[in-house]
Amino acid sequence: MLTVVDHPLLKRALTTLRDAATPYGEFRRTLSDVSSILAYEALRDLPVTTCPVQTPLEETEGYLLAREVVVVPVLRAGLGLVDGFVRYVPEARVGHLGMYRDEQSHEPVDYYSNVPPQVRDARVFVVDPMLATGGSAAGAINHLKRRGAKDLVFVCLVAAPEGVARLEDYHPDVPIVAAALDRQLDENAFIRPGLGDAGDRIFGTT
Ligand SMILES: O=P(O)(O)OC[C@H]1O[C@H](OP(=O)(O)OP(=O)(O)O)[C@H](O)[C@@H]1O
Ligand SMILES: O=c1cc[nH]c(=O)[nH]1
Ligand SMILES: [Mg+2]
Repeated sequence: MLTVVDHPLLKRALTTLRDAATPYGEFRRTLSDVSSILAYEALRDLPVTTCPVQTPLEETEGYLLAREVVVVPVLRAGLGLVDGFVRYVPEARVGHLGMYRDEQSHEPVDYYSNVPPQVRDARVFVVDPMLATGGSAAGAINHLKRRGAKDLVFVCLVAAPEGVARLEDYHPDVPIVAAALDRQLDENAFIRPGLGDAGDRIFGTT
């Protein structure tokens, strides 16, 4: 299921990110803000347990997160969405999956994996700004399922209809949270209107 988060601050920030004139330092800072809004929404239905808490006046009921949180950015660009999750859940573990898209086939190539064993019991948030063909997201989720993950959410900034369809086809059990659903992919499998190459825009590598 796809959820497109609707918030005026998110809309404004996404406009800054789309703007080709936004320099990479501002792009990175704005993406960090956006990651907080997306994390807030994606964490919304995390289960809680009750616990006693002593206020200065009396004891009352408090809450603890009932599920461990693991965030898994798909390198490189996924790193730009980690901030918000670890800001709200400082104890979250962070796994890393390295993947780049082959320029000809547009299929993902794996080059790195370091995933904590706690993915088995945790809610796992796979984060990557761009869901284009869906190959990288589907591959990342395959990898995490092979490592025992059962409770996964995919969080992105911009999704293409083609990527949403592929992810829903391959992993119908994984909800998708996005800031925007764009029009289509172009002949280079770039998202239109999109924001260009997210990794290059975050890290200033163009
Ligand atoms: O849905 P897909 O068609 O698989 O495309 C999306 C992938 O492409 C981008 O990564 P890229 O390959 O540019 O690597 P980078 O993050 O290192 O720039 C993006 O961050 C996703 O991982
Ligand atoms: O539009 C796109 C598609 C894939 N990867 C990106 O960074 N941008
Ligand atoms: Mg890139």
